[in-house]
Amino acid sequence: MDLDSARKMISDVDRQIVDLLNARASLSLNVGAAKRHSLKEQGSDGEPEVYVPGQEKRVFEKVRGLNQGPLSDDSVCAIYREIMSASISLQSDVTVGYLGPAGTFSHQAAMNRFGDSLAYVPYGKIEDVILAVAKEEVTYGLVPIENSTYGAVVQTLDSFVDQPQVKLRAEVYLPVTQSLLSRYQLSAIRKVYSHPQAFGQSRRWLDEHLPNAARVEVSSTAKAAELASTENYTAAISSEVCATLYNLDVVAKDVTTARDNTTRFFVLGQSSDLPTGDDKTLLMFTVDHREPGALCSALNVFAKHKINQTAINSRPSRQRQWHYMFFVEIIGHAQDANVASALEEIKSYCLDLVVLGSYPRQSH
Ligand SMILES: O=C(O)C(=O)C[C@]1(C(=O)O)C=C[C@@H](O)C=C1
Repeated sequence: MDLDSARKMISDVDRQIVDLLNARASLSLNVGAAKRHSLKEQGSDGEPEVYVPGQEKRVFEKVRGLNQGPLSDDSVCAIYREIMSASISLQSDVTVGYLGPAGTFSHQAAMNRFGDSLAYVPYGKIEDVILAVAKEEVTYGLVPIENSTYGAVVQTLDSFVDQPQVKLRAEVYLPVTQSLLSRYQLSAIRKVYSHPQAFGQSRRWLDEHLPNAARVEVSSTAKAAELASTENYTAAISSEVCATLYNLDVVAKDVTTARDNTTRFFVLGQSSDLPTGDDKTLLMFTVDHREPGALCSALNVFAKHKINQTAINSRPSRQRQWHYMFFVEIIGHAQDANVASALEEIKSYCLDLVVLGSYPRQSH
C-alpha cells in the first residue's frame, strides 16, 4: 500500500472512530440519567456517583480480553482511560483533590486513575485533602496510604480518625522512583529538601553520597523541587517529572533503596462502590486494653468467618491515653454476607468501629 492510500484509509477509520466515540459518549449520558432516576426512586435528590471503580475495572478487563493487537493491552487501556475520563466529565463536573503542588506522586497517581478530562485541585497537606472531601469541596480526593519500602503514611491514618465519615472508593498503586534533583553538582550540595516518606525511601543513598548535607523535611516532593529551584546549593529528593516542571537537573537517577518501590493510594468520596466479587475493606477500631486479649479476640472473629486479613496498622487513639486505633484491612466487601456477619460480631470487642470503606482489589 502506498503512503497516500494508507493515509486515506486512516482518515476513513478516524471518521468511524469519532462517530463511535460519540455514540459511546451518548450512552454514557444515558447511564448518568439512569443513575439519577434510580436515586430519585429511592427517595434521594442527591448527586449519583459518577466514578464507578468496579465498572471501570470490568471495562479494562473486557478490552484487554478483546484486544488482538498490534496495539499492546497497556496502550488500549491508556486510550480507554481517556475515553472514560471524558465520559465522567460529560456526566458531571468532577473535581479531584490531591496533595500538591503539581508534580507530586499523588498528582501522578490521580492523573493515572482519572485521566485528562477532570479538574484537579492541589492542597498543601494530606489532612486538607481529606477535609475537602469531608466538606464536599471536591468530588473525590486521592491520598497516599502506604509505601512498600517505608510503610504506612501516618498523616493519612490520623486524618481518618478526625474525618471518619469519608468513604474509601478505590485503591491505586504507583511505582515510585525517587531521584536527586538540583541546579548544582553533587559536591556543591549543602542541603536536601524532601518529604519524610521520600527521605525514608532513599536514606541509604543519602548516607553514602551526601552524608554532610542537611536534610530538611517539607510537605511534598514537589514542594522540595520548588525550593531547590530557587535556593542556592540545595537539592530535592523528588520525581523526574518535577525536574522538568521546576527546571532542575537529575543529578542522580533512582536513589531509592529498594527495587519495585511502590506507593498505594486511596480514592476517597462520599460512598463506597458496590461489591464486585473481588474487593477489600478497611476498618478502624479501638479495643479496651484492660480486657486481656481484646485485640486477639477481635481479630479472631475474621479467622472464624474465614476472612483473610491483608494489613494491620496502629496509631495512638489521641482520645484515651495508651489506647490505640487499629486499622485492619480484610479481603471482601462490607456488604458480602460473611463480612457483614463478622462486622456485626466484632462490634462486641470494639469500643468504636468504623468501616472506612470497601473497594475493588487492584493488581500491583
Ligand atoms: O457505568 C457507569 O457507571 C458509567 O458512568 C460509565 C463509565 C464508562 O464510560 O464506561 C464512566 C465512568 C465510570 O467510572 C465507569 C464507567
